[in-house]
Amino acid sequence: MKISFKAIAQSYGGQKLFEQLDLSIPSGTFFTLLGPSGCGKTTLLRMLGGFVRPDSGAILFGDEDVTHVPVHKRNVGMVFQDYALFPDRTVLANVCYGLTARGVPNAAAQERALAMLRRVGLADFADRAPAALSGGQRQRVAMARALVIGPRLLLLDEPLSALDVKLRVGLRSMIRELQREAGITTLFVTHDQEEALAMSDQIAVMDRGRIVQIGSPQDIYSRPTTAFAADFVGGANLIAIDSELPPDAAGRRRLKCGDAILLTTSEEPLQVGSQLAVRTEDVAFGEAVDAGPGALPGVVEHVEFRGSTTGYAVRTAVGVVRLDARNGTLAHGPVRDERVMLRVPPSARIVQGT
Ligand SMILES: Nc1ncnc2c1ncn2[C@@H]1O[C@H](COP(=O)(O)OP(=O)(O)OP(=O)(O)O)[C@@H](O)[C@H]1O
Repeated sequence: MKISFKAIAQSYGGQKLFEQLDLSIPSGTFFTLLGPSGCGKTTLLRMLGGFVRPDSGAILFGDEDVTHVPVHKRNVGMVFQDYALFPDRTVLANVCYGLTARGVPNAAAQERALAMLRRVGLADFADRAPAALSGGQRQRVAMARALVIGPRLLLLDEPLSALDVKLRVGLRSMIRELQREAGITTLFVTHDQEEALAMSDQIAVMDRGRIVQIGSPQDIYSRPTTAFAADFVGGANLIAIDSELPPDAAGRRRLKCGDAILLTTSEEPLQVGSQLAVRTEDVAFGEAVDAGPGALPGVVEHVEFRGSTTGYAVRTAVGVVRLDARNGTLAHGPVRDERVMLRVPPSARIVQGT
């Protein structure tokens, strides 16, 4: 089922959070709202759940306007960061709850709940209290409880944030599998870019109540359109652009950035405040004789060994440029205070200010 936000406006204490916000979530997709704390993602999720009513605008489930439909009539499954399980009921009773509340007879409810618990690998824990489960197990119960009712829409509000890193990685593939099996439209809210990239069909990057870019994880990562998206998702060097020069013989655009001339294949127009965004893993060390378009001389300011990669911060005429080099690809990496020549590849993107 397709979900639409239409011209949503919302203010808190005279402060506008959303102004004419439009957003469509295609049917069956795993759709993520990604943004820093306070950008409004939880508020949008809560509007779909029916916990927050927008000041104006409409929310549509398919063609049905649900803006004024109460929570319990929306048939939405929800999973929260803090699990929100009933502590005084067994795991099985927790999963049965939504079914019996909808009038499914006890025996049938128990059968469906057990099948769902089996699916999440917790059938043997059916008679336990939630307190006797680990955080990851509780979150699997919460998923089972949300899905067993066959909801029209699944809402996931930072469901992995309270778990440690290893558990999170395991659970995110399980959540994705369950979502695919059910074919259910899902809205996932997170501030964790790695989680968003790993799990989503589509990501909407949010900044202060606005959606700044929507696309597949690959799109958002490889072709950010704003400095905010480039930096928030994956981290990027942002280099100020002074002016554009005529293209080189290969048709690549040449940009004057301080004393350097950098190349880009990006087709974005140059505007006031445009910057060149280049991923830290795309910058490389070149030879001193490489001076010319794409080259950026500098001095190594900081070296950080990180296991599979080493991070460098290099002071250049256009500011500090960070780069991540895979260990093993450099015979011996540069050291602090060494003069180096950086290569900025033409895959660098022109991005607009915020
Ligand atoms: N009921 C409310 N009353 C007053 N202000 C609110 C209310 N709900 C949200 N806000 C404000 O709206 C803004 C967006 O909040 P929201 O919880 O949607 O952000 P978020 O992106 O989900 O952040 P977080 O990741 O911290 O939850 C914040 O500045 C918040 O203080």
